[in-house]
Amino acid sequence: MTDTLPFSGLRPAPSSVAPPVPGGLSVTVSGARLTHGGAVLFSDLALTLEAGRITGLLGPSGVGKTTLLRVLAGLADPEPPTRVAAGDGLPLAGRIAYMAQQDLLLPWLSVLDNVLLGDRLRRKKPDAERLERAAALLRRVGLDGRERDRPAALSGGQRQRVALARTLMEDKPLVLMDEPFSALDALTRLRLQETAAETLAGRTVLMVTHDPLEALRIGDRLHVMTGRPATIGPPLEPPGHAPRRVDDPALLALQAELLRRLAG
Ligand SMILES: Nc1ncnc2c1ncn2[C@@H]1O[C@H](COP(=O)(O)OP(=O)(O)OP(=O)(O)O)[C@@H](O)[C@H]1O
Repeated sequence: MTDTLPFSGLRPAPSSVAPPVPGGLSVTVSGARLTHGGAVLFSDLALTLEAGRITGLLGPSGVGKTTLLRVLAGLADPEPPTRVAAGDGLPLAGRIAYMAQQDLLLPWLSVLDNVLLGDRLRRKKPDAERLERAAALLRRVGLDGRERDRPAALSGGQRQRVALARTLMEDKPLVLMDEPFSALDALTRLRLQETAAETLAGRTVLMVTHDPLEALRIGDRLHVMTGRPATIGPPLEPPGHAPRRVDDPALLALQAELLRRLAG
């Protein structure tokens, strides 16, 4: 397909991108413990997601990043004394949008209906405003004109973009994303990072990624998870606001630091 997405990664960050809004939802995981077949994946693990900020989580393959994301989403079975708590003291159920590593698109639904899947699951017929929002999100991820296609007619990267649009459509205060841009070519990846940073501004986000530069472009606080049982290191906070320039020298220096931390 021809991509018409704007890309400003080599120009100053657009002024329309507001700094993260305080007052969102903070979330804390503490005392997290999980074992698989007797092997302790992590024990007494703690992570705080600051309100209205994008937290990036990096770490070697198999260290337990997805498992921790699933603990936050309420999809895993951690052991005591694991605690996941929202800053406002209310349950997290119903307030989470989760974008898994697999796109999980329903093959019998059109692209547009996949983006609107949350409404369908809530047995809510989307009104004109929801339909327009879904169409607008598909435009933003570069898939206008593909609304009526079935997922089977899309490439892996296009399917991942539909999954991203569906996640953004959910409009939840806590957004959990597991390698959301992994299937994309380099330029589309940079464009979609900008779309995500702009659309997610003010939300509390945990994004798992293997790409240090991606984490630095759109993350506000970056943690590295290493070891078995896994531990999570102190946050690294890149300066400025997302989406940051790819050629920012400060980012390149921090990239080296992240790689050092990943190497243990
Ligand atoms: N349901 C399961 N049963 C047994 N072991 C599991 C299960 N799910 C995950 N694991 C194991 O737990 C470990 C952590 O898996 P996880 O998917 O959380 O890692 P990850 O850091 O997200 O890896 P990647 O970067 O490759 O996605 C791996 O060794 C994996 O094999």
